[in-house]
Amino acid sequence: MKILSAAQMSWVDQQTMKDQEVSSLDLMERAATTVFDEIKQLYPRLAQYTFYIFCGKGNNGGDGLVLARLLDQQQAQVNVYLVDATDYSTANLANQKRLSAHLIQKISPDTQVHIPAGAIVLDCLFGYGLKRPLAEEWRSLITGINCCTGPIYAIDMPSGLLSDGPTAAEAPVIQADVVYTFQSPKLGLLMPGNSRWAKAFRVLDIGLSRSALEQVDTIFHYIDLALLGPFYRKRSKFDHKGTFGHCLIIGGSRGKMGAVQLALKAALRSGCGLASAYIPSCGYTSIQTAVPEAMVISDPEEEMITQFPDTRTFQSIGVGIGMGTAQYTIDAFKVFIMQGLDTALVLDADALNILAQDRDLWQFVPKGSILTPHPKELSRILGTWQNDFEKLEKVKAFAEEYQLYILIKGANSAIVTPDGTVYFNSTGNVGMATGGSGDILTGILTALLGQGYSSQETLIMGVYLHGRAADIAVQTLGVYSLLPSDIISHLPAAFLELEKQS
Ligand SMILES: NC(=O)C1=CN([C@@H]2O[C@H](COP(=O)(O)OP(=O)(O)OC[C@H]3O[C@@H](n4cnc5c(N)ncnc54)[C@H](OP(=O)(O)O)[C@@H]3O)[C@@H](O)[C@H]2O)[C@@H](O)CC1
Ligand SMILES: Nc1ncnc2c1ncn2[C@@H]1O[C@H](COP(=O)(O)OP(=O)(O)O)[C@@H](O)[C@H]1O
Ligand SMILES: [K+]
Repeated sequence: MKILSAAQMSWVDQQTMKDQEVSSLDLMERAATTVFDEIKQLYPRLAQYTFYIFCGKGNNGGDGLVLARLLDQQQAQVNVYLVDATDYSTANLANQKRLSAHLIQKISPDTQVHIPAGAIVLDCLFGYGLKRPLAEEWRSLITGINCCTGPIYAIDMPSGLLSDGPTAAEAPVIQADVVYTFQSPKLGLLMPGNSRWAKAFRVLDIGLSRSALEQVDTIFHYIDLALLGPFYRKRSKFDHKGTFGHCLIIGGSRGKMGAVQLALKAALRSGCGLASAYIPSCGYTSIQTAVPEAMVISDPEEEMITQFPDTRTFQSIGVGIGMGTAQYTIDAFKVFIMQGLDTALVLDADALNILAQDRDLWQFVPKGSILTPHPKELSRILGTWQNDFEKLEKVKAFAEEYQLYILIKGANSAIVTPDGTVYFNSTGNVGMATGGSGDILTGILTALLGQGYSSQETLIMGVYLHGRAADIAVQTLGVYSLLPSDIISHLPAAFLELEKQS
């Protein structure tokens, strides 16, 4: 799914009116009705609820006015607060007239509101039409709304949040529990720094012109199952273990052998033909016992890796998890990386930490390699950033300079390719915030790369399935109790979904 900018949304909006011969009023009715349907599902007995609907002067406000009419028709208690203006959009004005006048109260940006307990707030002050940060005068209204005790649903965007650029941390912005955004996720909803304003979002299909959506060119994409379908490879009857690659996980140190175990299991659950580990010898028995399907080669040293194996017979190599940064390990890793390998690697954890300490090493990392840093590891590589948009630019520049694929891990993990394309993940949940989740991803990615998927395909598919397995798992286990190993045991269900739709 494409992620569109405000300008692109507006263009698609105009094209839709032409292609489908509908008016802006028709589109607004359609958009607001999709939100109404969502709300009705959440609150089937609408007549028992009170809604506070805050409307601006543009089309976002217009959506709110339609919603107010639809809710009023279902006997919900509706209070509409409309910002007083002289330049309402045409569709906004038309919908003011369609609503009983007694439901509307005019307010100004600095009105102080008090929302009673139990009321539901619909924020329709500004959508993607917000062009600049909100001025200070809006603070009292926005703060009053944010103080409500009930849920806040924002229409298209939380008001005050810019769709395509950074929003200052101290800006007045609605803190939405859920954002119902139309047709395409907006960049502002995907940035981790904006999470207090957009706690969750749902993309609602409002039937905008397919051909217009296809024509829009963007570097930003949102990964869904449909994106994986075209490159997912079905297996054929005569395939054998040699077809699916031999993947090698290099990592582990005393006390951190579990990382390798998790990665191996995840690799085996992700279709690799053969899986091996290279580890310090203290882990030999535990890995052989815990993962009988895997093979183990051990370093002469007990506690840490002191030399790297000959990797020429492996189709893919994942390096760094649980590896530690003992001087012997650092030295051995440097020798390994400086030999100038010609296969793309999956580099995580301590492999990244070692590289981050010596910028001269990056030139030796094989082009097309995959880096999977969590935020701390990323800052060790790139230094600091002012906001998520700047972070993204820094990652893009780095990915291009060294021709690498970089995964910015977190909620909505972002894959950045060497040509500057960005894919945001749509799966995953907070249950994954437990040490070990990343090790599993390394296993999945190494297995997919070894099966011949390109680095880009590997990342799109691996990151999606990793999160999807966790999403399926929390349906029965919940986010508090989810263990990284539960992600592995739910990988089959995630792969089955993909198999079914391909
Ligand atoms: N795309 C679709 O498919 C569909 C989209 N739809 C809906 O339309 C919404 C977009 O509507 P929109 O373009 O009218 O913009 P909106 O967000 O209401 O705000 C614009 C107003 O805000 C003002 N303004 C801007 N910045 C400001 C600031 N800092 N401080 C103060 N004022 C500021 C600006 O005034 P100006 O600056 O131009 O004077 C203008 O008057 C979209 O989010 C969705 O909800 C659906 O109805 C149908 C299908
Ligand atoms: N709140 C969250 N929502 C979605 N995914 C998450 C969340 N927290 C963590 N994850 C995912 O879990 C993984 C954690 O990786 P990492 O921090 O490297 O873990 P570890 O090194 O402990 O195994 C990443 O893939 C990340 O995207
Ligand atoms: K809004």
